[in-house]
Amino acid sequence: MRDWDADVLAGNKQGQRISVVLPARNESATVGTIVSSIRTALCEQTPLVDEIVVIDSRSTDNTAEVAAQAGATVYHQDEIRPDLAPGEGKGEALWKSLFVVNGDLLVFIDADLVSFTPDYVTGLLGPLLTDPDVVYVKACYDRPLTGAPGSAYDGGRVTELVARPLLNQYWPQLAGFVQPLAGEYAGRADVLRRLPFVSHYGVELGLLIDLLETAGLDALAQVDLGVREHTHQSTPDLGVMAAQIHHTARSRLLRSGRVVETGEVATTLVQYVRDEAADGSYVPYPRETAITERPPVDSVAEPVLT
Ligand SMILES: O=c1ccn([C@@H]2O[C@H](COP(=O)(O)OP(=O)(O)O)[C@@H](O)[C@H]2O)c(=O)[nH]1
Ligand SMILES: O=C(O)[C@@H](COP(=O)(O)O)O[C@H]1O[C@H](CO)[C@@H](O)[C@H](O)[C@H]1O
Repeated sequence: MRDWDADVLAGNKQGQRISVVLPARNESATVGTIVSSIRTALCEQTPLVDEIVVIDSRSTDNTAEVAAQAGATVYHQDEIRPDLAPGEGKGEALWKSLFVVNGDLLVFIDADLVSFTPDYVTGLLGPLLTDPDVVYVKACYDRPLTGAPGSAYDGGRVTELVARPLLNQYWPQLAGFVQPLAGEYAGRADVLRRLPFVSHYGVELGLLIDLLETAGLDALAQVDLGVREHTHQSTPDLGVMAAQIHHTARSRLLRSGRVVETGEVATTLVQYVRDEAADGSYVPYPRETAITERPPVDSVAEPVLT
């Protein structure tokens, strides 16, 4: 990312507007620092970024207030296109962002990062502002799970245990992406508006596979952002994410005809917890893992004004 100088990139915008989008659900502890860092470095000091948008994804904390105070334009996920039935999860937040952003180039940054620097944004924009054939840029980085030495590759648990094996088995052309599930990526808005968005945590895998099939591998780039640290979910919660990744991969295999539907696939994931009310015995803890898919934004009819 040190190859891309913000002032040089700002001089290379060629009239293109740039939006940074942060999907945020209960990220009040981190979203303000990220937004302020982008605003100061890449809006005020260097006029590279034109808008910073935070999609408040049904937060129950004061994420929206913190983000607005830091200078972001905040939208509540369900208040965007309320005429449409509400959707779920991170994929919904990102899909809804496409209805409100003004950028020709979009940069997506998770709002739970604790190691963010503005270089993440310039690194992701570099290929888009210097190579017209590139339509999508994915971050790669070390992902330490803890601060412990040597843990650089312990993070990205669903990536290492689910997404990378699936991609190598079924989409080996994508095996070169070091972090296929990275939440930091950038793309051309007109391309992203023509893609479906998978709900929940299937969104990144769905976009990567769909971009391979529609834009081709040569239109996809990857930039090394060094290290990425973020707040981590629990292993059981990542079990739900893993199931959503499996469902997403299966949906793409079915769509391409490489797999045929031979029967129902369950979407309930039964996990187990000890329940002190049951003398400490294990009790089942069913989790819903179904995914849905939003159509390309460009195919969605304008709202009917009443
Ligand atoms: O329903 C959701 C779930 C997640 N997120 C955001 O998406 C990003 C990545 O989610 P999370 O941190 O839960 O995933 P992880 O990085 O742990 O895999 C974060 O900014 C979340 O606040 C969101 O906007 N809506
Ligand atoms: O890469 C992964 O395995 C998961 C979990 O990461 P950690 O094991 O908590 O470091 O994190 C990513 O996956 C999500 C699903 O694609 C993305 O939405 C997140 O942005 C990304 O952090």
